[in-house]
Amino acid sequence: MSQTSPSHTVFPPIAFIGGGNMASAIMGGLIRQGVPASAITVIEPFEAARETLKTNLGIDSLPAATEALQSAQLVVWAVKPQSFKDAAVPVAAHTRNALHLSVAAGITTDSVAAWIGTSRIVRAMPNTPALVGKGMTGLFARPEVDAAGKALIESVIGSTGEFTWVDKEEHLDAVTALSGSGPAYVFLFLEAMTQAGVNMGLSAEQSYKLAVATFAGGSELAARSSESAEVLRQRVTSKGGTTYAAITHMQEQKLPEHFIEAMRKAEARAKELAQEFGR
Ligand SMILES: NC(=O)C1=CN([C@@H]2O[C@H](COP(=O)(O)OP(=O)(O)OC[C@H]3O[C@@H](n4cnc5c(N)ncnc54)[C@H](OP(=O)(O)O)[C@@H]3O)[C@@H](O)[C@H]2O)C=CC1
Ligand SMILES: O=C(O)[C@@H]1CCC=N1
Repeated sequence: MSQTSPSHTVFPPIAFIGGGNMASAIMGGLIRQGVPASAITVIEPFEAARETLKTNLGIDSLPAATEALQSAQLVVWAVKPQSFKDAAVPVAAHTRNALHLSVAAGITTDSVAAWIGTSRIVRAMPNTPALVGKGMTGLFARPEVDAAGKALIESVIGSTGEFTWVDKEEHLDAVTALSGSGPAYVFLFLEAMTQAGVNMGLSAEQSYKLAVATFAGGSELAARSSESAEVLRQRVTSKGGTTYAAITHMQEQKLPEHFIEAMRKAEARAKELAQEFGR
């Protein structure tokens, strides 16, 4: 199931713990939906990050947890996995009646529940295209989250793009390896394709433009087509032609196998983060 949110949602007061990259992407989505900056409370100790929030989104943030958090009906946790436990200590006492949404990679909802003293938790794995409303987020809800809570989460996350619910929490580690980290794989391919274009005599600017448009066009074609990626690939690959030469080399070098193995490493790292920084 993949959806976006209805546009008529009324959002309650929302607090963010951590105001970095991912928090900013979600706050940007909320503001695009018409949520006033004054309805968002942010706890962010890093002064430069607070200034960025003010400049980019018009949001005032606080350097440390205060009673202001008590008005929040939804608390979004967007701190690094290694900071989560410490960040929870001053926040927990103010937010036990709120619904909680964690975007931290690897950290299980069992750990979060132990730290914040409530089990009304949804765990999410978004990605940075949320910054431009093209995010993809995996969601998992604990049984204590009711339909209204899930609907609120869908509205918040839907403001950043698409989402899909998973039934098993462990599947969020796979989502992390795929779409959470995935934009970085796309950017790595863009870098390599751009470099290849430059090596063949194109300007860096033109080469990058060609590579970005090719990713966007290929993704759009796949999204709109009823045919599989394999069939779409075969349509580009004329027997004995240029694509055949490139794809044959990639397959001989076991590029797909290496890619699949790399994503396994990402999934394994998510599980390690749970061990290292969970309760
Ligand atoms: N970036 C991505 O593509 C994705 C990230 N995530 C997850 O999102 C979370 C945040 O990542 P990201 O936004 O990239 O990280 P950032 O470092 O950009 O943001 C985290 C922010 O939290 C602040 N912080 C640290 N300690 C506290 C505290 N005690 N209270 C409040 N804020 C605190 C940090 O400040 P300081 O710098 O001073 O420590 C930092 O500004 C991570 O758990 C990550 O796994 C999930 C999906 C994708
Ligand atoms: O690299 C990370 O750990 C985070 C989670 C997914 C994307 N960035």
